[in-house]
Amino acid sequence: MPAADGDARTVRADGSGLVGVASPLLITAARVIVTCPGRNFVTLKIETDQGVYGIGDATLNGREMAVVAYLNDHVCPLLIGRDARRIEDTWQLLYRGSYWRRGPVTMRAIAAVDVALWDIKGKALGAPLHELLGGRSRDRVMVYGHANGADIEETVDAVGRYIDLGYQAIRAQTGVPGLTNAYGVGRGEMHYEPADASLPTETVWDTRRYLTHVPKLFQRLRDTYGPEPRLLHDGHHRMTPQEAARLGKSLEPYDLFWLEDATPAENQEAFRLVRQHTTTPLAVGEVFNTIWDCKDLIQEQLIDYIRTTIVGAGGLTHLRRIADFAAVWGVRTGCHGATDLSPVTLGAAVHFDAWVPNFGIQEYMRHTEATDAVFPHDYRFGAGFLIPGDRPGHGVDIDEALAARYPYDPRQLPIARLTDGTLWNW
Ligand SMILES: O=C(O)[C@@H](O)[C@@H](O)[C@H](O)[C@H](O)CO
Ligand SMILES: [Mg+2]
Repeated sequence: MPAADGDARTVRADGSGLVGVASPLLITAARVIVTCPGRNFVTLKIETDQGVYGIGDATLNGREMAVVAYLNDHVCPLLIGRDARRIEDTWQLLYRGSYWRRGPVTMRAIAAVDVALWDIKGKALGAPLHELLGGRSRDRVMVYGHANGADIEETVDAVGRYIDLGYQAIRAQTGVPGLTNAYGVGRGEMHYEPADASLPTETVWDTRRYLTHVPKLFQRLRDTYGPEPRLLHDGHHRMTPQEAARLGKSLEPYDLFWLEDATPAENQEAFRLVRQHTTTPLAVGEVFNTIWDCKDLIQEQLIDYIRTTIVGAGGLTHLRRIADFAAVWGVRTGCHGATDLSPVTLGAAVHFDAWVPNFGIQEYMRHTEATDAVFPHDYRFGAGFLIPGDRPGHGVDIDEALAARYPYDPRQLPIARLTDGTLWNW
């Protein structure tokens, strides 16, 4: 009697054919792969008894090996023998079951498992992730790139190059006179990798100079390119609430798409002061890892965009919850997408972005060719947008043989000190 179509026994190499999986899909292996094609990435690969596998990103820039140990010693042993179809139960097991909840290491480990299981489910059902989430709300996903320069002129030129590439939204960061390496001013055109040394590079910061300089940049950008381009800026946690309010107010004439991380958001209430003084849209969240980090910011409408990510906030399972909560309060998504989030996260994010009804924008810092070779993927860039593929799952894979050629290379993020030596927010 031939197996009925869709029966688990009719599994094909890519996992398709398991439509309406009737039988368990048992996890047989969960392996952590560390690779460094120019920068470090941590990937989890989960394999099942029917040949379907999935991969998830667990990269935590500058603290990668903490997540590797958490996965290898405390998570992977729990997964063997579990039914890969039970994504929610696995998420709850890893979140509630650890007792010690939240935090960037824990939530990145959970995210890697979660995304790998969603990838398996998509492959098993022969469906791309955006179909599993509820189908496309848009055919393409608007992205923004990073334009930067050592001074205003260089930054203005860099923004022009992104416009020529078809970007409709561009983040602009510029050097500050008197400061050597201001945040966001990378070395090179398309790739900005801040984790640049095995021990933290020390930088010097002076908010007062910065506050008087940044408005001049956006004045020049509007004078040069007019009102159309969507311009963004990242304050990178460096201002006090009062300083953030001052900058937001001074940037109002230049109609920014958003001012990001204007002030550290551990104290969510700090944004009440900023919000009182400026209508410049505010974005926060790349360092958050659960809904609890942003619940007040969202329900008090203290922000306009939530930047939490699939890798940083416990995977698709939890990010969906944050996005749905944000939608209740008119807050839109603006997922973080720097180069230290691997193509696995970007691939899953493009599916999420294609579905999420309260979509805002997706950050897109291009990965290097070496990284893209290690992580073949089917998302595509075109004229300022990313387009998700339709391969089952999230559409990203890992070339393990190539990955093995790039061993881990310890790197840390810089630190910042104020001119009087005070350790500050980088
Ligand atoms: O918005 C951004 O892209 C930045 O805040 C990041 O590049 C951040 O500096 C890095 O992800 C830190 O690893
Ligand atoms: Mg940022």
